[in-house]
Amino acid sequence: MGPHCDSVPLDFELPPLPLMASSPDISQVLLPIGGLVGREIDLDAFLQTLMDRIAVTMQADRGTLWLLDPARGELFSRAAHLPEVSQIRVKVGQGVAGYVAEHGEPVNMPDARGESRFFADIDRLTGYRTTTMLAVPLRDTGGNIYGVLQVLNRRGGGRFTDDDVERLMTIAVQVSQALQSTSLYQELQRAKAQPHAPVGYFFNRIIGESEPLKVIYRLIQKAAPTDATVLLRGESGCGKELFARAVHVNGPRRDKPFVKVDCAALPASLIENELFGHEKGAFTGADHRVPGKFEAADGGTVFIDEIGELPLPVQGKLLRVLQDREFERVGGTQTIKVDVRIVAATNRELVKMVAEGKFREDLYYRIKVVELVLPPLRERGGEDIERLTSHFIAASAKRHRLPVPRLSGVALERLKRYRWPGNVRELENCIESAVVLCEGEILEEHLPLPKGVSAAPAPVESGELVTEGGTGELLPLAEVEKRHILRVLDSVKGNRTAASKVLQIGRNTLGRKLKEYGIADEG
Ligand SMILES: Nc1ncnc2c1ncn2[C@@H]1O[C@H](COP(=O)(O)OP(=O)(O)OP(=O)(O)O)[C@@H](O)[C@H]1O
Repeated sequence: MGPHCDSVPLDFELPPLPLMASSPDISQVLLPIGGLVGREIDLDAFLQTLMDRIAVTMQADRGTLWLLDPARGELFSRAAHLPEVSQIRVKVGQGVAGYVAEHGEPVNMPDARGESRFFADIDRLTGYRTTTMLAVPLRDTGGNIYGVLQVLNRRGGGRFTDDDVERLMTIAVQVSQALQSTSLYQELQRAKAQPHAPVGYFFNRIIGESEPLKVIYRLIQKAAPTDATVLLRGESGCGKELFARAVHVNGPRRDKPFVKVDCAALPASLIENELFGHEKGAFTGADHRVPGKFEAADGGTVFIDEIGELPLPVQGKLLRVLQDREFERVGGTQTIKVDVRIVAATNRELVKMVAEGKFREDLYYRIKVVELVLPPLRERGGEDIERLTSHFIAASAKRHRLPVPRLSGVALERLKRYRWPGNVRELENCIESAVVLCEGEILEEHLPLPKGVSAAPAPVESGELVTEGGTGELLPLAEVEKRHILRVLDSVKGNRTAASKVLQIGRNTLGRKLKEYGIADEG
């Protein structure tokens, strides 16, 4: 699971498990689940908790939930202890889970070594060693099999007993009821109606259920399975990279690399090298041939962040990649062919840049085949802010090994009213700081937000106008911004990460602005 999924948001905090001896009480595990599903916030976190609970109840080392992708006749794993991208797929009929999905009967495998149905490739893929396994089918209310519930390696040695089989069957009935009210099940049903749509979309690291976000999810579901170039637009910190990854992992290239190139973080002179690599001797100090990101991503996706920063000559080279899927390394003559999908992001007005001659028009039209405009956080409504807040509270508490604090009603209201110019990144930083500073409860005073925040645009703090020292001349906004940024950077001794936190803008945005001011990049 991704980094966001290894923690359970506040709302999912389950009552502590009773210590279980030989006969665990299933109701203790599953009763709380029904109530949780209706409030599904982060499905991955929910499934992870569910599977952890089942593993503990069954005295197993781990549990896996397999779901059936009817379009492909495959099972795909959810909530296994695996990184998100390494989702495993097996054909129906393949391995123990595949057998259970095909025949609809439980399998109790006492020893992996003597079991012909055991599919050892999965262990090879995960590096895990399976000894014993118990798997039962998941059926919906119509009796149709839509998945398999599986537990591995009974604790304390020995095989799973007949009682265990009964117990897991009972659990499967309850899990099935619970899952049928989740979006995951609805997705499986939709896939049945449209047999060519792949299922198993991963949006669960992305938190948010508001309407503007649902529009984006739908567009990604349509665009991801194709090879279309996607342009993500949106303010800094609103999740462009997260959505770019969603495009990748929901498409056919999901098992291939996702390679990011951040144009704002690189000096213009290095961007070409970074993307296309160079030949030995291409420039002083180029003593080896170095492949670029396009070669590294072959078969996968290249995510070009802050594409508006791309120098004009490199724009031409990128256009050729988009048109003909080929390029030459810097200093090279050999034409290299690549098979990559391109996803780009920007928080600049590319149309304006085209009008100003700073961005090639032909490239602009090539990259915006599918254009996704991500909503700023303030347009996503209070409920999304609340969901994200719960998630970040739990994640920060875990990261800093602190107890999960409560959030006061007044503090929550304040968070909902604030305008979030730095979007989700700003909220994330704000919550992390509050979690570290509070004692048990996050109160309004712990939130590092400007005072007097209201639904209206942030008020000017003091009545004074910013003027040119000495002359009293009023300064243009850009100049005020520049001076403020440089002052902040100075106060944190040039540390850009710290400065971007204080300024509540993305590090990329800061890098871009500094570049505009003619300040060279670090390192
Ligand atoms: N919907 C979301 N759910 C959970 N986390 C989110 C969401 N959106 C953004 N984040 C988190 O907010 C932070 C900023 O997101 P990200 O880097 O994707 O933004 P960005 O738009 O690419 O920013 P920039 O333009 O400054 O590069 C990351 O830590 C990301 O994980």
